Amino acid sequence: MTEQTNIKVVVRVRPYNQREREHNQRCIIKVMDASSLLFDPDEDDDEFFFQGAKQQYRDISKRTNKKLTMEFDRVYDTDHNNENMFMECTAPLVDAVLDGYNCSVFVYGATGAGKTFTMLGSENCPGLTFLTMRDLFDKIQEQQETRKFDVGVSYLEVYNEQVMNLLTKSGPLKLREDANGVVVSGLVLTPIDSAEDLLRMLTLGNSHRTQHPTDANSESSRSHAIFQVHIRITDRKTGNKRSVKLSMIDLAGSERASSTKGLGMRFKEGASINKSLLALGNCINKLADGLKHIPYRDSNLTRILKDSLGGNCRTLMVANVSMSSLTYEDTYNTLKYASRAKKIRTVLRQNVLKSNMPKEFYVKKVNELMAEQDRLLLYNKGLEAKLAQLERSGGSDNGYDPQELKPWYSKIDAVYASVIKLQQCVIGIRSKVQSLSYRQTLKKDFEQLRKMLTLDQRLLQDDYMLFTNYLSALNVRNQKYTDELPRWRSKLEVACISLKKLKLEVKESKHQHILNLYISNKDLEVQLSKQQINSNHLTGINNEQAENASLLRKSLSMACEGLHQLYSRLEETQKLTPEIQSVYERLERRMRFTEAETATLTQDTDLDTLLAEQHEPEPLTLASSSGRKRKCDRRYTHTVSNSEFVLHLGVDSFEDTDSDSDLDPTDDSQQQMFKKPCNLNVTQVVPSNKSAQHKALTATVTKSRPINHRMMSDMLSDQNVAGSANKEKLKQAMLKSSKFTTQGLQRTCAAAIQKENLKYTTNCVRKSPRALIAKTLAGATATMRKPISRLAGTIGSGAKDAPVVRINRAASFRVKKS
Ligand SMILES: Nc1ncnc2c1ncn2[C@@H]1O[C@H](COP(=O)(O)OP(=O)(O)OP(=O)(O)O)[C@@H](O)[C@H]1O
Repeated sequence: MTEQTNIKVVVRVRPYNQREREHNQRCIIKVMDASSLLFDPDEDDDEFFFQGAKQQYRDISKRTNKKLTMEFDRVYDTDHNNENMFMECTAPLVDAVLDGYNCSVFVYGATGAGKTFTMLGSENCPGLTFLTMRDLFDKIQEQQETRKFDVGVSYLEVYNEQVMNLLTKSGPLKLREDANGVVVSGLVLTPIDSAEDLLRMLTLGNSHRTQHPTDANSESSRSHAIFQVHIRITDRKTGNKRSVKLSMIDLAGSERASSTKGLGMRFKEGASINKSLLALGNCINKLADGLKHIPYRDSNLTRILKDSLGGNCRTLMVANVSMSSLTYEDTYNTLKYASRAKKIRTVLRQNVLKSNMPKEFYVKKVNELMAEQDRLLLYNKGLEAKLAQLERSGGSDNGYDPQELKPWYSKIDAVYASVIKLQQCVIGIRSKVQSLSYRQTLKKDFEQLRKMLTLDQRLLQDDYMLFTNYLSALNVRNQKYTDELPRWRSKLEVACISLKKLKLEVKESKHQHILNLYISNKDLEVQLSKQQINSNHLTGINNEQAENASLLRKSLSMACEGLHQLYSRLEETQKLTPEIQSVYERLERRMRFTEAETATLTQDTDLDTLLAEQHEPEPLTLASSSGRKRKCDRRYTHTVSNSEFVLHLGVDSFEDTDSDSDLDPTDDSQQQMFKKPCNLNVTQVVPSNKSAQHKALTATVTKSRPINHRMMSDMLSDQNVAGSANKEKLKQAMLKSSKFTTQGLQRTCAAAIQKENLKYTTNCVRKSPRALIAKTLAGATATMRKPISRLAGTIGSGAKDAPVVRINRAASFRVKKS
């Protein structure tokens, strides 16, 4: 059972095309399981050689791979076809449409990523539109007796913000708003009676679509195509009418303008495409956040789709990507767009995993599964209680006769027992296959290392025999399970069909209310058992990994010890060659503590922030120095705690480590997080004239919160303040400032200084804090010693003989190079 959300996001990875195969490129997407992928994984084929032998580890001078694990509702690897996607993604939408929900399917991605292939397909492999429509017509036929359906279609194109009718090749059409929402002026629906009619319409419309060749695709679609089926459903019995809409939207390519090498018209085209995609993304994000105001009016695309997004509309977004590194940026952007669209996560999935995943992935999965299992158990208990209550009041209140229900219960129990058992077999077998393959991979990896190490050729051969025997035994077992799998799968399918039939019978029965509850309970049992197997599977893999890691750790530490002794001996006897020295140094470098490891700390910080956000909506009260209570909002509290963090660590905890250039400039939250000052990594002597100082001041001290944290941290650094007592005093003074604005800081510093020099009055501090600081510092007061005068330089002293030096920020900031 999945949590119901109206937006479902799936990713489809397409295989390499001719161009990609010809280039020296690598695979940047590894599909890990049915719902997650690893973007930019480590390269398997990244070779370097040691003493003529190929090593398994890659060159350390290379850029670190992102290795981002991303989760979606579903991830389709290259071996899935349109039919699979239809079954899982759009067939349920057809049912929803006939139940009265508007539904929309979007395909999103860079040019050539496979959007049109997914949506329209080819003659031999029809796309989602055709398959979905055929299913829709089949279901309409089935329901003709009870309901009447009037079906009409429209096929629109939004090109450069102009709306054209693809069926009549006319336009541009105007959009206007009336009581029913946004209406396309002059649009007449074309009635259709069959899926074949519809296919004809699609072909006609496609022939009118705006296409231009780009570098990435010779038949690139440069417009958004919106195919909509409008259905009016009339209940033959009651005469009730209802109108619904199914929209299939093939969006234009989302690539960066530079990648299409567009100039003139093409550039305008690209800009317009990006504008509307951005508007669509914003609408989807806001809907996912449950916000009230949705900016539909930002583009014609979102205006037309107003009633096909949000509300009671079910939305499916298919993000198409290529697995080739040639499309690295576009793929990354598409995945980010898709994951932002999917802020509300569904949790429950059937996972049988592929091997070679990072350990954290398994740990995370196990935790997720366990949490989900707890939730299901709780829900199950609730249902059981409800059922018991219904049964108790059965005879009297609800007219249920427990005797009549008993045979139903036995029947349901029997069918479910068989489903659960078969499910255990199928998932269990798949788990076994995966685990065995994984073990093989680990063993092979280890054997490689052993081969490199062993000197005695005979021993090596003997061991190799043992190893190959072991591998072939694993292979035999693996094959046995693989062969078994189809048989159990078909048994499970049969059991599922019986279950479906049983559910239909229950629907017809007079006890359907109570029986449906019972069935929900049983469904949960199925899910729970599935969770249990998945959880066991993941724990098994995790243990295997831990065992292997321990073996590797022990071996590596012995190897390091031996190597070190050898190196020292060679050095002493002056037999150390430059080659050996270089290899030793490379190994040392590889084993150094890396920035990637530091990044995991940053992730923890993110998590902590998230946890804090979950907890404290209410304003907190802090005691001010005068004993008065002061209300402050969460931001304030955050500021204080984080500044302390900065104080203790003396590092730039607010800096992003990696991908700032990839950040979406439209994402406010990101901007807040990562806004940083420019030109701060240089030490300069600033000219002492006032305007130049002012510039220095604006460059150094901006109003952004993180910068002020840093500023405060800098102010309190050992360079500036000697002695912990002084540091503490100044820190306390600064913390009293509710906002660390430039002026606020000047004032609080001035006040701190004044405290030590009583000849300055409060008024004097308030009126001219800068001059006061300058004067005080020029006088080199007893308590705040020389280093603090640097502070005056930073803040912009006007005093003649005050040294004017900006703090060297390079020491404490890591500024991203663009
Ligand atoms: N899953 C897939 N399997 C096999 N071939 C595919 C797949 N997806 C796409 N292709 C092929 O890749 C090429 C480009 O695909 P397609 O035209 O669908 O891209 P697109 O995203 O619609 O591009 P544009 O936005 O430029 O129209 C086509 O030749 C198509 O046949």
